[in-house]
Amino acid sequence: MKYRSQENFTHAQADKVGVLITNLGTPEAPTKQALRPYLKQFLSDPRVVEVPKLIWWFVLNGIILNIRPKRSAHAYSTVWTEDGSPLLTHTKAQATGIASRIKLLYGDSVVVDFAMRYGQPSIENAIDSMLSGGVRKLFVLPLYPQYCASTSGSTFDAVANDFLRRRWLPELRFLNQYHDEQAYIECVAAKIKAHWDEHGRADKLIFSYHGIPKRYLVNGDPYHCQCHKTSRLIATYLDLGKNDYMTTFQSRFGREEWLKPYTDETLKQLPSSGVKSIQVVCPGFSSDCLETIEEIGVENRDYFLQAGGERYEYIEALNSDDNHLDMLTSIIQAQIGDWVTVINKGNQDKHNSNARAKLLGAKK
Ligand SMILES: C=CC1=C(C)c2cc3[nH]c(cc4nc(cc5[nH]c(cc1n2)c(C)c5CCC(=O)O)C(CCC(=O)O)=C4C)c(C)c3C=C
Ligand SMILES: [Fe+2]
Ligand SMILES: [Fe+2]
Repeated sequence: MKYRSQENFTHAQADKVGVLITNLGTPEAPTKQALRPYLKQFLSDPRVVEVPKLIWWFVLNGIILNIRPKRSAHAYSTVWTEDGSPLLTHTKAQATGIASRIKLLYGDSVVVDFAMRYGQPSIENAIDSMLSGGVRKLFVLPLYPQYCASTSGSTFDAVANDFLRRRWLPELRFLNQYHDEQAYIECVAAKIKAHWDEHGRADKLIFSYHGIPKRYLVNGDPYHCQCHKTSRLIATYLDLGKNDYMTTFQSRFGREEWLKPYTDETLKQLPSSGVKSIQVVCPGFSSDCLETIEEIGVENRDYFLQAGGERYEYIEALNSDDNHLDMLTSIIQAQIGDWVTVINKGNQDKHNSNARAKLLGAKK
């Protein structure tokens, strides 16, 4: 049979709404053996590497997969915890926190789950179990605040590919970005403000985002503009002047030009222009992961201090902060509100006013 049918279907099954939270994915273990299949799946995605298929097949299989797994495994081993990869642990905790908020609002009529674009738990398995549980309306929320074809676009591909093989499709909503959503801006600003309250300010605040090849911007990807807009809105919210902050791009891969200015080069150069203390925040990462903990927390710190910098602080990602989960729950409410009946209006009012009060409290 070409199309998969719905298993265990009974007419008595109640229709449900599904909320699928996704992130990039991470290897199963910090080892060369585990990195190889992860990197192979990730770097074979044409949304991530836009190079003619045949050429890329030889480069990937002949060179990259023979060198990179060992190097990446070493980097991952420095951030790995007892619970596994930080990205997986944070995403799991976010899904659990959001699920309990959603349950208070809507009871059992909404199912919340999470999945990864590459590796496990897969998007396909999550959709499978949601549909078997009676989900007929599905909202997919990739935890990428800024749209990029390589991330949000690719997540849509994974959902669409899964649907290609199914007979009974659910109704679908997909959020492709929330880079200028007021509640998101306020959350990141509150995180920075809390850091200032504890540690004081620095000469400059650096907003560092994951880079992409410059070619993708030239070909029309809105990612670069959305990163700059996020920085500008947070800076405005915090009353920062033009010289108080900078937007940079990290995590280059390969030899071609990526979005500039590069985070590492900027940090190596800043001390010579008189900037001796900096704070780095990464608003594009909803969870701390290899790229923030190791690359920003360790590698770039060394560059800055070795170049004559005196004080370097990394401001953590929003992870499972209450503010963050409240904000994501509000985004979900806005998307599924007309799909599902609020079972407890009191809880909804409480959720909205609590979330707002926490953020406003953080501003002053
Ligand atoms: C070929 C290149 C890559 C593009 C384009 C790219 C875009 C991109 N990535 C993220 C978010 C994350 N990337 C992470 C790791 C990571 N990224 C690449 C390559 C590209 N990313 C590689 C090869 C890796 C693996 C690590 C390594 O070997 O260096 C992660 C962390 C995952 C983890 O397990 O902790 C995240 C998150 C965004 C947002 C983005 C485009 C906007
Ligand atoms: Fe990446
Ligand atoms: Fe990196």
